[in-house]
Amino acid sequence: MDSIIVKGGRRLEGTVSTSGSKNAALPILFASLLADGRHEFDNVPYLKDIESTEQLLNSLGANCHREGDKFIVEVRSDGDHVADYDMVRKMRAGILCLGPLLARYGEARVSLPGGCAIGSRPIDLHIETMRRLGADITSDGGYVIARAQRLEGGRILFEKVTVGGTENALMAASLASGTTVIENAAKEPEVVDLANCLIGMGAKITGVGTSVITVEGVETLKPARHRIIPDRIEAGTLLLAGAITGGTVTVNQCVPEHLQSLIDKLRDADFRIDVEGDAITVKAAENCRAVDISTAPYPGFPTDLQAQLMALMTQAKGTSVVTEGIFENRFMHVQELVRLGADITPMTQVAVVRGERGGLSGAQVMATDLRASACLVLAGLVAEGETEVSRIYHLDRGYEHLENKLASLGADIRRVTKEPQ
Ligand SMILES: CC(=O)N[C@H]1[C@@H](OP(=O)(O)OP(=O)(O)OC[C@H]2O[C@@H](n3ccc(=O)[nH]c3=O)[C@H](O)[C@@H]2O)O[C@H](CO)[C@@H](O)[C@@H]1O
Ligand SMILES: C=C(OP(=O)(O)O)C(=O)O
Repeated sequence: MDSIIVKGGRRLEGTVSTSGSKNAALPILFASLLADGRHEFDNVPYLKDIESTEQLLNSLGANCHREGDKFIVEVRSDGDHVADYDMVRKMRAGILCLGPLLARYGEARVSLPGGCAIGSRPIDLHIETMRRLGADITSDGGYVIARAQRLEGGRILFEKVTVGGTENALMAASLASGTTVIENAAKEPEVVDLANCLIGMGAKITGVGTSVITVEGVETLKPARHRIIPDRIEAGTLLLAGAITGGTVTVNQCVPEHLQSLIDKLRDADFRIDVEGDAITVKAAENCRAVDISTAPYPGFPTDLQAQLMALMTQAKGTSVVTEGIFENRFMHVQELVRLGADITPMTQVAVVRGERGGLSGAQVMATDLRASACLVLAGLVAEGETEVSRIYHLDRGYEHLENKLASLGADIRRVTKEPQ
């Protein structure tokens, strides 16, 4: 099992590029199930979650492979419609095949994904969506079974904003008969990227990026040719890595507009942020000021950057209140930050961080989920001495060798593989 060992104390300096977005690539790869033929995607990141998606798509009868920079998905008309437990348990986003399989084959049997470290993560809104589109839904042996001769357009009003729910709705409604109106839809850039990919495949979608999306169903779609947007969460993590070390770091090949809430917070914390084209530069603050954050659906502050911003706040002057507004259990990193010497009081969905520059010292810590892993690596960059972050497989789900990108900016960081005992 791999760990990351980081020695704190080096200022990061330089320029680093952003990879393709995990959370855009996952639904887009599943959308390929909506049309037979050869789909071509660019900027698909090299991640564990992408490998898991590849395995799931292959198990459904598709053929995924890379040809140079391109990610190819070949879809056959006689594909399977059963998404196995062993495939879905590795990656919660596996539920995103429900809409495409049902719309395409009239039947989907998808394993229930179960909870995960950051919360229970129910899929009731995905299921309700398919019902609203006319599907008959049952469950059996840990699987959700959905059937419909042909889905029919309808009105879907989400009681809470759901990224995956909106994505499943978009994919299913694209091949339904008639018009679907999705209200209280998610506005995340990854939802917009999926919709743009579907539009390129021939779907009729309007209102993308607003909270009301309208989909006119079509009979068939054609294979996709699409470039995945840059990963705003990876870009934000790299900016926060620069910020926490008091260095000057430019993150390029990103979309600055997607990171406005983070840029605003960093400016409030007294960092200088310059934006030029597709690049954002963070420059050392004399003193990092404590800021409060509250995570919310886009364009609010992303929950996927909460843990990394908390690492920065351990170095700030003053007290910061961090409120997690999306998931009920996304403070697993707090106890590990405390092991490094941070002064944090966690309460239900609120954590109070009393920052102090240089207050951390290296220790062995354990990653519990993807962004918690990134948070601990960032904390290790400023902790005195050596920090070992174990269970780094969580990190590999969503970052393309983060340690290499940080090392290219001057971090003293390496990956070690330990034999299981
Ligand atoms: C692969 C992917 O894109 N993952 C992202 C996606 O996850 P995901 O799509 O799973 O997150 P959602 O937006 O659906 O979840 C938002 C909230 O709705 C709840 N909910 C969701 C579905 C449902 O059927 N019932 C229900 O109650 C969730 O438990 C959560 O409290 O958006 C999250 C919120 O921005 C991000 O943190 C994840 O990185
Ligand atoms: C929570 C995340 O992903 P997933 O929804 O795939 O678990 C994430 O990317 O931070």
